[in-house]
Amino acid sequence: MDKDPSFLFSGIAFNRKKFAGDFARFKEIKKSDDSEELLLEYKKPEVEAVEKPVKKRKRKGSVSDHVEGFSVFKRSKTELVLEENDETEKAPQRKKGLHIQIERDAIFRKKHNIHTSGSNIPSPLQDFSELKSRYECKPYILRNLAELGIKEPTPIQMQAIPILVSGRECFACAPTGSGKTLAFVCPMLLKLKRASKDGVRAVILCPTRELASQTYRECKKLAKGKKFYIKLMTKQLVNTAEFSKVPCDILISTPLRLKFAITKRKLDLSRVEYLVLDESDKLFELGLLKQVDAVVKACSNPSIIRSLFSATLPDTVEELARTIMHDAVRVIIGRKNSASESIKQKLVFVGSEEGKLIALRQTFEESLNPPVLIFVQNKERAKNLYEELKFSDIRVDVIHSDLPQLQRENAVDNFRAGKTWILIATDVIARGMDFKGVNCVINYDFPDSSSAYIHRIGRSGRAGRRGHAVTFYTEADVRYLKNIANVMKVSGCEVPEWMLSLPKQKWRKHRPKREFK
Ligand SMILES: Nc1ncnc2c1ncn2[C@@H]1O[C@H](COP(=O)(O)OP(=O)(O)OP(=O)(O)O)[C@@H](O)[C@H]1O
Repeated sequence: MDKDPSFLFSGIAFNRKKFAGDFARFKEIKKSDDSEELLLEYKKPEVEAVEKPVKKRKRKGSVSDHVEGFSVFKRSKTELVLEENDETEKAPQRKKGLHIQIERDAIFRKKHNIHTSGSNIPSPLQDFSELKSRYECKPYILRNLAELGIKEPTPIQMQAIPILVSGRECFACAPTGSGKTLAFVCPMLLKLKRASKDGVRAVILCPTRELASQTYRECKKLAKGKKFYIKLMTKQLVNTAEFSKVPCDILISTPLRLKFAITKRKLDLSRVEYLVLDESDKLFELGLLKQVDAVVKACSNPSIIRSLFSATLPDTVEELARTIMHDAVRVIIGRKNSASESIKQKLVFVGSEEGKLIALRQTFEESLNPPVLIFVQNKERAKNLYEELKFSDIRVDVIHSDLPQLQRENAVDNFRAGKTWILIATDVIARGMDFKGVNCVINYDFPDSSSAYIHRIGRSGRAGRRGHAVTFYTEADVRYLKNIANVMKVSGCEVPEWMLSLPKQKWRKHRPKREFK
C-alpha cells in the first residue's frame, strides 16, 4: 500500500489542505497496529460489467443538461437510460420526451427543495401510488403505509426511494424527523421481494442499540403481512447455538455487535445485497470506524447497493463515501447540515454553571409542557442532574450508557408512553430516536459540535410537528456561540447580530468535563 496517507484507497487524491483535520486523523489511524488493513477496506468491490456503461454528463446548472449529447431509451418499466448515439428513427422523439420529463422533474424537485447530483437520476416519486405503477409494489406495503397514517411521501422519500429501487447507490442528507428510515426500508422490502433462507440479504447499521431497536420495529411495521425474516442483533441472538444458520433477510445491528458476530460467530455477510449506514457521519467517527470497516469488508457481494443517510453529512464523510461507492447519487433536502425548520430555537444566557439549575427551575415554573428532553455533556452530569430533580414533583428519568440495557429500554419506553415527563439524557439518544411529540429539548450543557446540536434539537419538531429548543450558555460557552447562532439563522430563527459577528471559533473536541454545581 502507498506509504503516503494523502492517497486513500484506490489512488484517489485527498485534498490535504481542505481536509487537514481528517488527514491528521487518518495519519493517526495509520500509526495504529491494524491501520494498513483499515484503510484498504473502503474499496468498492469491482462490479461486473453487466450493461453498457453510461457516459457521465458534465456538471452544469440546469437539469436539462442531463441529456445534452445523448439519446435515450427505456431500459425497463421503471428506468430511463441515456445512451450516446442512439440513431434509430424514434430517437429524436424519445429525446424530446425525456427533455420534457426532465424539466418536469426539475420543477418538482425545486418545489420540494430536493437537490440532487449524479448521472441519470430517476424521477422523484410524486405519490405512494407510483410504488405500484412504477415498481409493481405488492399491496402489503401500501396497506401498511395507510395503516400507519402515512399518506404522502416526504421529500427524502420522493427521491431516495426511486434511486434505491433502480439499483443505484445513494448518499442522502435530510433534516431530522423527515422520514429517512422509510426512505431506505421501503426500497429494501421492494427489492428483496420475498423471504429466503439463503443467508443475510440486507444489513442496516445504526450507531446505538436504542436506534437499532427502533429501526427494527419500523421495519416490522412496514413488512407486516409478509413473512420476511427481520432480526435485531441482540446479545441473545448472537449467543444462539447455530446462530449463523438462523434465517435472516434483514439484519439490524450496531457496528460492535455485528463485528463480534462476524469475527467470533463466523457470520457470513457475503450475500448481502443492501447495506444501509444510518447516521453515517456518526458511524464514520473514529470510535466506530473500525467496526464499520469490518462490516463493509464482510459485505463482499460485488453487486451490493450501499446507501448512507444522515441529517448531517460533513464534506469529509462525503469525500470518503465517494471513494467507497459506485456511481452514487447525492440527495440533499433543503440546506445541507441544517436544523429542521419546524423547531423554534432559543439561546439563554445563564452566566455560570450555578446559573443553569436556577434557569431550569425557572423555565419549569413558567411553563412545563412535557414531554421534555434535557441533554447534558456526559453520564456523570446526567446522574447528578437526575439527583437534583428526582425529589421534585416532576416525573423525571435518566438515560446514559452506564445503565443496564433493560433500564435503558425502560427509560425510552416510559418516555414514549408519557409516564416520564422529563428525560435527562446524554448524546446516546441524540441520534435518530423518534419520540412522538417532544415539545421541548433543553440543552442544559452546550453541545460539542454543530452536528450534535442539530441532532439533539431534532428530537423535537418531527414529522411536520412544531417543536422548541432552548440552549443554555455560560461565559465559557460564548466562544462557541457563533457556530450555533449560524445554524439557527440558516433555519430561519432570530439571532442577535452580535452573536453572528463573534470571531469564528472551531469546536474543540474533548472539551474539559464540566463540574456539577
Ligand atoms: N411520509 C410520511 N408522512 C408522515 N409521517 C411520516 C412519513 N414518513 C415517516 N413519517 C414519520 O416521521 C417520523 C420521523 O421519521 P424518521 O424517524 O424516519 O426520521 P429521520 O429523518 O430518520 O430522523 P433523524 O434524522 O432524527 O433520524 C416517524 O414517526 C415516522 O413514522
